[in-house]
Amino acid sequence: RATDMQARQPQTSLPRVLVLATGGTISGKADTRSAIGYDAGAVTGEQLIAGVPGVEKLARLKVEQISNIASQNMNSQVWFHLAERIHEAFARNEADAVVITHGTDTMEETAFFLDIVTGDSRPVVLTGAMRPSTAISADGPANMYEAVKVATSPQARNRGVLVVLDDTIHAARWVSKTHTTALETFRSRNAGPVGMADPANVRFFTPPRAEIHLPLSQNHVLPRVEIIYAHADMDADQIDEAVKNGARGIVIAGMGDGNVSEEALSGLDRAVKAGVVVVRSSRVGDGFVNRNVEVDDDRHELVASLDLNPQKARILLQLLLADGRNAPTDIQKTFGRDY
Ligand SMILES: NC(=O)CC[C@H](N)C(=O)O
Repeated sequence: RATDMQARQPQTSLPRVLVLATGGTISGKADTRSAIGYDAGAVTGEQLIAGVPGVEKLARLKVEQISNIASQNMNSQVWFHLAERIHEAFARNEADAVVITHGTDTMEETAFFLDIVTGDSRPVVLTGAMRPSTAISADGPANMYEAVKVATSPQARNRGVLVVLDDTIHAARWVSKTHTTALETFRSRNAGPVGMADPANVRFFTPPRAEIHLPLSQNHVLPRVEIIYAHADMDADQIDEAVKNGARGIVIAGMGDGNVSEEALSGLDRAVKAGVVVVRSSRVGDGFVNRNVEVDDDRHELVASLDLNPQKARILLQLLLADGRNAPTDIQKTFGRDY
């Protein structure tokens, strides 16, 4: 009789996963514009789950639609909404893990934002797709299945926010979209992935890490931080303009090891004098931006982004400024992960 009961209620011991759907190609439908045209965010989270066979055997899923947008429209309002919902769900013990479906364009930014502000050992996993749900060989269902598989793995705890696509598990800090259309677009630059997943197994290559996080600003406003892309023949106009427009921070997507022209560097000096925090990152993609190599960061009072690409450096700087921290030496330490 006990066996009978268990057979009829097999799922009650399964972990509880809260799915927060935000949109993106994983929720996309083909349109008639062209062979590869589609509208991101046309399918709801509920419909998306219904198209993933077997996922109900991994977890008890509860789906909430946070937004339904292509992630080029992702914004800080949705970030705060996601962060607060995650805090609440864990604080009330509503879920053992969270899976977020998201467009791939800015997935690394949302993952990194949540990584900085979420201080919980329970897994938070982002996933998405490169092909819409109606395409031949859509990758969304497999990615969703593996994301839930990773989220419910006991080994996924204490790893910060993870990104799972194409059988690969990435940490939010390192992951970046590196190809416009390929399925294997996500790479963990410098570090490599933290693990691999397939429908049967989850394997991590790295040990869990200590939790570090910054508070979420109460008023839900992030200060203005501009990214300025450096190039040959660069003057300081965009930098001066950013300061005029009220930027509190500037991230330079510098050439090579985070370099800018002499003229641009003079513009950065003016920005720093005006109280703007300037971070040197790189447009290159791989490698670290080191302090005091070709640019004397100490003299110019600049921050080197180390491994953070411009879009992630921007988010960390915004959260620090929102927390009232604006001394370059202090900010430099946080970029080295010493929050
Ligand atoms: N593959 C994708 O998810 C890209 C679709 C869309 N640009 C987005 O980021 O939401």
